[in-house]
Amino acid sequence: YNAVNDAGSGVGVLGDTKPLNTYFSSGTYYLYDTTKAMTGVIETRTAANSTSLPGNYSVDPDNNFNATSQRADVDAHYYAGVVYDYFKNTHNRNSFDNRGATIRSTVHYSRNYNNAFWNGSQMVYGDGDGTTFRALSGALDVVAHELTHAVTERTAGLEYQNQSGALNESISDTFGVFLDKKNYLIGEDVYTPNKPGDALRSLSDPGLYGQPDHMSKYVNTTADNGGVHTNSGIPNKAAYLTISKLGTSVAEKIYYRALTVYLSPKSNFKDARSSLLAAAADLYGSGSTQYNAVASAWTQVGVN
Ligand SMILES: O=C(NO)[C@]12CC[C@H](CC1)C2
Ligand SMILES: [Ca+2]
Ligand SMILES: [Zn+2]
Repeated sequence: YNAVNDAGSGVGVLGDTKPLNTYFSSGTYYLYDTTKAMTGVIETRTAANSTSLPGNYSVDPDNNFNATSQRADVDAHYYAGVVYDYFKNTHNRNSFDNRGATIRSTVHYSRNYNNAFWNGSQMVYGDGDGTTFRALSGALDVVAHELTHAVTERTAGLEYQNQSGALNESISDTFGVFLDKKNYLIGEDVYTPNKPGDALRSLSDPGLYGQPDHMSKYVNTTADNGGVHTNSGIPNKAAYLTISKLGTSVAEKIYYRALTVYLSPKSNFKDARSSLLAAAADLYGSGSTQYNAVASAWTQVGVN
């Protein structure tokens, strides 16, 4: 007797309890959520500290995923659902492919692994080493960041190098802020667990964490695919200026339309400015308050 079970519960990375959509089969509960799309599901698996993907389903005998070893699994599953709901409810997008693709996440990847990534097919999260990071699925902005890489890959296809790559990174950080509205920081919930108040990146003040916030400070380098995690500070600052002026509900419509209608694989920062202006013009009119706010933001970061 197979049953969809939304009476599951779990304890996340930060020790918080949350409801889980699970699947019951032959006496076992699975992190397998069929309550979302009519087609795909949201499934969470564990690599059990190996590097073999996708790993086995995360399971529990009583539908209460409250073991310490299950915390990363709980948050990967729960936050994937939150991000699915966001793209469906806010942008009418059904999963990253807009056709209800299954969202698959694997946690406990490798050992002391201080990273998370979308590998072209699925989400992968490390546990962190407990000093630089704790389990990376414990942050909604990180999960949103990674799943937005999947959306970008299926839409604009921004090449992951130089300016288009920094834009790719910035789009992921920007949607991270659209989901995790409590601040303009990225990674703060899982970064340096023993050091309160810091973050991986700041959109409001990229310089706080060594990123440029103006075109005049663009870093020419071959490292990190042309500094994609460094130069993203420039479009990130423009995003902060736009969101703080227009609010999330207006800004996210402009960004989503730019991403899905105007941006393309080789788009650079100037193309981002024109794509966002075109989207703002479509939605609110050329010369509108919204349009002018976007123009002002990009002028302030030196992209005209
Ligand atoms: O920026 C990133 N990936 O492109 C990060 C690095 C640490 C968090 C998980 C993945 C954000
Ligand atoms: Ca955040
Ligand atoms: Zn990224």
